[in-house]
Amino acid sequence: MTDYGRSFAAWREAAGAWDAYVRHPFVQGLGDGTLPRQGFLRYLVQDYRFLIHFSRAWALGAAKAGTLAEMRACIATVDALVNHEMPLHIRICAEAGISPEALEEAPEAPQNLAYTRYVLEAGYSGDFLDLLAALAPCVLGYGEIGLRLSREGAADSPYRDWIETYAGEDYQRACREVGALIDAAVAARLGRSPEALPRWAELAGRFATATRLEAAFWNLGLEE
Ligand SMILES: Cc1ncc(CO)c(N)n1
Repeated sequence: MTDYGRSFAAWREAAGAWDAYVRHPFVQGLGDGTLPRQGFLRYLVQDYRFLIHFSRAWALGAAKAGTLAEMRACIATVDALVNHEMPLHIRICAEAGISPEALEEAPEAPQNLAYTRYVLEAGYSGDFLDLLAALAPCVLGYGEIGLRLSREGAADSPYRDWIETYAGEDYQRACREVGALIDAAVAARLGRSPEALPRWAELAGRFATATRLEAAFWNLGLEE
């Protein structure tokens, strides 16, 4: 199993929709290669817009951070998203004839609006932990999916490029760092035994809601 820290392990276990997210039919289709290309591209165009808001949310994390170490971790994630993950989207879309301009102009789908604004709102109205709990399923779920599909997916899936981006060492290291950031941020604010606190249940609730929104996001790539 992937080890992205203790908070993630507990929140993941408590999130009812975790399997619906990481074993969604869209994900299975990426792994076995049966996902129609059009659906994948529809997802990718929306995901480009998603990543813009997601990067804003991590930048908000830098503003909400309590220490220089927390600030650095947030900024490293913004860098990974903006400079490493988004170029993949731009390249795959360009290869499929979708220009950077078309990516910029694509209207945002309701699932995308719901998810990204939920995460940003968690950061605006909550504190650093609220924001991290809402961000965690996105980062770490893709890490888990990437690793599983890399091992179990079809060797000739046309989505190998996508899979290996998330299974790759750069992304996996980022996941371990985010997991460690969350555990350290929780310990600094809630102490060594946070599980019994009402605050812990709130954070687990944020994680579970973001997980449901992730599962709904995949549907963008399946609807006609
Ligand atoms: C919807 C979504 N969640 C997570 C990631 C991983 O960064 C992504 N690219 N898109």
